[in-house]
Amino acid sequence: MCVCVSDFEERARKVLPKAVYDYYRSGADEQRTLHDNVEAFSRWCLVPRVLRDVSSVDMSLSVLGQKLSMPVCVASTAMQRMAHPTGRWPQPEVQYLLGHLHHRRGGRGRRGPGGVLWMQLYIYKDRELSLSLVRRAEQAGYQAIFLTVDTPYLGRRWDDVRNRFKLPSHLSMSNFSAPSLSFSEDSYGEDSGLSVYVSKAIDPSLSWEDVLWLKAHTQLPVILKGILTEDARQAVDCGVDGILVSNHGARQLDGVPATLDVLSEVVQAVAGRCDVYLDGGVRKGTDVLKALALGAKAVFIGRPVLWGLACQVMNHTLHHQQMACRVNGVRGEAC
Ligand SMILES: Cc1cc2nc3c(=O)[nH]c(=O)nc-3n(C[C@H](O)[C@H](O)[C@H](O)COP(=O)(O)O)c2cc1C
Ligand SMILES: CCCCCCC(=O)C(=O)O
Repeated sequence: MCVCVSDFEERARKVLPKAVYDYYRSGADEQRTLHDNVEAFSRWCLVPRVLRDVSSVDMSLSVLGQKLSMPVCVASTAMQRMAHPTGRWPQPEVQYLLGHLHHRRGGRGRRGPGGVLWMQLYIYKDRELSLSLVRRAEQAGYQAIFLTVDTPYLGRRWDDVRNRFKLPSHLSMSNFSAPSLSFSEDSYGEDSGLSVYVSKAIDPSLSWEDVLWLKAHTQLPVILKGILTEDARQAVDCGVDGILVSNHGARQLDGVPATLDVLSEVVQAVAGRCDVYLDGGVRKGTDVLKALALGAKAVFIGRPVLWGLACQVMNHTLHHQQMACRVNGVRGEAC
């Protein structure tokens, strides 16, 4: 029986092909920050008050003009369909930050009863491509854009290099049609295919001017994802509508602080001028409480959702056998 996130992770490890599990799990380099993101929550204690009537608890709140049932949202994680054939979380009330690298077109958003649709965006060397994604998000009724600012290059994830990680051959990045950006080609030599793809596609010259450029090109609220320092002040000066304190699940720079450890500093720098959210290492309800107590308005969770997706595939064996064949580039009868 699975009772906590690590139980789900262990089950997911057993059913997923190794290269897929490794891609989801990994942090950058020695993964010190990966462990610290989780550990940081143990360094803070809760000091509970008693004799408060908790017979009825309403966790709902308003975020970016949307009513959420609870202050917990799903972070954008690329390539969820390696874990589940639909890559969809079945609970309609879950508030979902849809990565634009999802295998399905951004145009078909998944709107829960709360109507929440937010899109995570990378800025490409090809600005028209980035703008076309923004336009598609606007037309599809998305209500906010989370611009990821911590990925000028992909972090070095040792297992992905060892596994020569690439997208399974039957999946494609449906948001892109440009052949020069195809991902599942076989030209990556000894490196992680994703890392090569990112250096081809993503613009490492991204700067504060580009935040202003994006703000000038959309009416949607813009939230910066990947802020860990007093950069937050400059972000607010650029007119952003929110800050997601994140180190990308420790997948980018190893050796940066755990997100919980820098949350207060960011909250102070922002001084109430926009919302502050947090992700990284949130694994249980008390972690959410601690982040909220330190000033986050809501939190996002990444890997736990992938483990859940992998575990809730009804026919694990067939789906994951097929995935193993495809990740390994083999098209046997089982595929
Ligand atoms: C497999 C995987 C893929 C990810 N893909 C993206 C992505 O495409 N864009 C992005 O901004 N963040 C991405 N992230 C980072 C998450 O949005 C989030 O910051 C992180 O997972 C939170 O940490 P947690 O996994 O400890 O909850 C990814 C994370 C994982 C684990
Ligand atoms: C343009 C491709 C970006 C893929 C990035 C996926 C990602 O963020 C990850 O952590 O993995």
